[in-house]
Amino acid sequence: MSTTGTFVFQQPLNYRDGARVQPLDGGHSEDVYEPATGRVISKLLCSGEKEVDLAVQSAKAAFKVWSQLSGMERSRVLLEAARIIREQRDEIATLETINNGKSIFEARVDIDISWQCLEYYAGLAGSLAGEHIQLPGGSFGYTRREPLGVCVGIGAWNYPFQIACWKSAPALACGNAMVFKPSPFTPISVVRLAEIFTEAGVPKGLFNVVQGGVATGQFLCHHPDVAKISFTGSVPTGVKIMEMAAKGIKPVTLELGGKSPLIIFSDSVLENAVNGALMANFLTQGEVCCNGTRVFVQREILDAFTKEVVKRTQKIKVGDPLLEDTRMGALINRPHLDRVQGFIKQAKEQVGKVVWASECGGPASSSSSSSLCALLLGNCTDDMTCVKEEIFGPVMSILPFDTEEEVVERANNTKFGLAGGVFTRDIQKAHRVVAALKAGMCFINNYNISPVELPFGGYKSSGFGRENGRAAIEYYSQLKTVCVEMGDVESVF
Ligand SMILES: NC(=O)C1=CN([C@@H]2O[C@H](COP(=O)(O)OP(=O)(O)OC[C@H]3O[C@@H](n4cnc5c(N)ncnc54)[C@H](O)[C@@H]3O)[C@@H](O)[C@H]2O)C=CC1
Ligand SMILES: C[N+](C)(C)CCCC(=O)O
Repeated sequence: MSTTGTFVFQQPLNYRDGARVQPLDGGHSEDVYEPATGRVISKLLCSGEKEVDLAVQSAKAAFKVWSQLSGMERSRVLLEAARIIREQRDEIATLETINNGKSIFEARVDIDISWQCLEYYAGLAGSLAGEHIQLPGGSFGYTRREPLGVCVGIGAWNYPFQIACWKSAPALACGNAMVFKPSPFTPISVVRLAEIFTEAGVPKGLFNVVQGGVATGQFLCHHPDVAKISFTGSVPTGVKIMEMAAKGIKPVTLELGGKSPLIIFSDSVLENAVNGALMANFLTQGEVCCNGTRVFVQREILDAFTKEVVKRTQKIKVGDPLLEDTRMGALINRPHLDRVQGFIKQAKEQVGKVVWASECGGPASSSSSSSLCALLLGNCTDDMTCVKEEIFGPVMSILPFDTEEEVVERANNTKFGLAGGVFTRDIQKAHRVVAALKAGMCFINNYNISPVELPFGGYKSSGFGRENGRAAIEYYSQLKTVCVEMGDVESVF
């Protein structure tokens, strides 16, 4: 059995032209941590402008080859990559757990979703097509669905490998190349994905990885040979990405934060609703953008729901994320833990009553584990900070409500619009309520499952563009219209 505290990664973390490389310039180094122990497991060398340019040029060369292949040819390579990921599932999940802090149980699920995403887009690649349109006199037009070129992917730290797959799978299926920059907190697993793509047979340079933080991201976004930027991260960074993209007229996909509502009506199957609320709040220690952190519970079942959710939360096993029975590991790092604890402190002052909180975990010392137990806040009101701001930690706010009309209005009263959920046995009410929710990803009688066949993305400040499903194809391709004249040219001059 593996435990934390034993791994170090010494290989270079950039990937270019089919190999791991040290960056040519930049060179500013940052420590990479194992969240569960606070140990330094690697050194990250941030890429400078020259390295970013080399990565983009190498991707551009690979794009020339890859974009000429048929969809079926690309499909075969992507299927092989999916197969290798499936084969190496446990090893990749272990890397993810060590570098992110989430439980190994969950990391394996993330890796499964990752290879499923590649399989799904491999399946679509062969059927990407334009249309034929008849015009007068035997003339006609047709459309070609063409790739964009070199796409940039910039990722957050909560689902490092999965985010890279959600971006690269549709990008590559459409015939693009990609340069990916993971979060500097979680640089490890994405390099493995780059190696797998090479092993599967993509042209060298088709998927390159540059490591670094803000400056490296900016070099990527400003690069004139980059055709598109797909970003997952916070709202303030999303704004900056859009500004940079605007300068180069580059399309963007923005997957940003959220503060999603989960509405539990009194006619729900209570056990399902409780399970749904746990799924909506405590995956990856609560560091999930689409979490349903505002749990609205109809007053008739408030006590029964609260009692049950407390009981279940108390049983969550928090600890060493590499142990098989652990279900909640460590938050990403000490500053983030401090931030989450700041929200909790403020919430305790504002709410007056914490329904249940354990003081277990917590940082043993400043350099060690960032574990925190799940926390439930009852008696919450809409004006509290913990109800308005994204905490990105294991904190569920419970808000009583009385009527459908009232709850829909309160649920929508937020700048975010990533997700939402409804639990009820009344099918008309379920569909009526999700239709009224201003959110891109809605769940009825479940929460936070991730079928890759379904488009995922936000409304309002949670961003735009979609990942997964057929919809993502629109965001990684462009339409060329060809108008064909079969007769003589009549000029108006
Ligand atoms: N909607 C979605 O799918 C998801 C959204 N998120 C959101 O992400 C946030 C947490 O992730 P963080 O990594 O802390 O977000 P962040 O916005 O700080 O960083 C995200 C990425 O952007 C890069 N970056 C930062 N500043 C940049 C700049 N000026 N130019 C170019 N790149 C830059 C970072 O190095 C990192 O790779 C939360 O708000 C969460 O809600 C996280 C996961 C999924
Ligand atoms: C996989 N899922 C649905 C739990 C979260 C995906 C969005 C994210 O990256 O936070």
